[in-house]
Amino acid sequence: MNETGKLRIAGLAKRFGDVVALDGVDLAVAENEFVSIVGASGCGKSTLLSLIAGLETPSEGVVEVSGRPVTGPGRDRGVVFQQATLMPWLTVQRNVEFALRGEAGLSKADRADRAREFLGLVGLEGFEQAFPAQLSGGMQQRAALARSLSYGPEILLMDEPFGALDALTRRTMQELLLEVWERHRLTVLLVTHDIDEAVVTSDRVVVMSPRPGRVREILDVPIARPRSLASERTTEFRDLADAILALIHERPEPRSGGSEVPAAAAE
Ligand SMILES: Nc1ncnc2c1ncn2[C@@H]1O[C@H](COP(=O)(O)OP(=O)(O)OP(=O)(O)O)[C@@H](O)[C@H]1O
Repeated sequence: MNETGKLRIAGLAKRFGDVVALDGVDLAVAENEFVSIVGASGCGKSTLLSLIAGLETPSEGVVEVSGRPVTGPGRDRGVVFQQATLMPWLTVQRNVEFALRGEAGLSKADRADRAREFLGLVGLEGFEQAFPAQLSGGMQQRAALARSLSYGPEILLMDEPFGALDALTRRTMQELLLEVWERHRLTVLLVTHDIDEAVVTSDRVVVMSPRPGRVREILDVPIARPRSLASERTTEFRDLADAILALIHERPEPRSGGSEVPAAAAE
């Protein structure tokens, strides 16, 4: 695996009828890199993640994971959405075990052990036998994260994973994500509206321009790791977050023959 080889996106476009959601997106993500995607509402962030997850098909271009073209969903990619999408009729433990059913060479007992291990990692020990409805939103997201990590995906795709949580729980989950990443070092792509969340977690932040969605700029986050939410109080952090915010709200340069809508027109 070369340095830029975990995920490669080239010339990616996605149209929904007349709506050009993405146009000419190029992006390379290295193994164990944490990359966030930010941009105005409707700029195509979720569409980009869905294309990588294989839930949507590109109109043009390619998505490759470890050199293999993405043709549909697969266990090499774990996905965490804003809503936890746990099966309500199964306990938390069974939800994780269910996701492990396709793992070759894992006995029932192995699946149970693996589920307990990952539920422990996200701080859910003691809640294995709870049903999703008995858990808070934050705990449900912990379970969803455990489920996605349990089968060892090569890339973790997260679409506003903490967007539905209250501010305090959101902060706790950001700390958890930082800790998990420090311990497991996997490749993560995080879509978020929260600039501070993007900066504190990421090695690079991709700023997208509004419709049609394109990569406007990619910024390095030169803040030392391991990080904690306390990193957000530094001047270096605040300056970078301010620069990203300015980029999101700045009107993009029109391309010749382009049809950009001003950022303010995005809802
Ligand atoms: N299935 C679909 N059918 C038609 N249009 C779609 C579909 N999915 C997305 N779009 C359109 O594509 C554009 C990009 O949508 P997308 O949800 O990817 O943006 P986003 O940046 O994730 O937005 P938000 O930040 O509000 O979640 C929008 O104009 C949206 O209306």
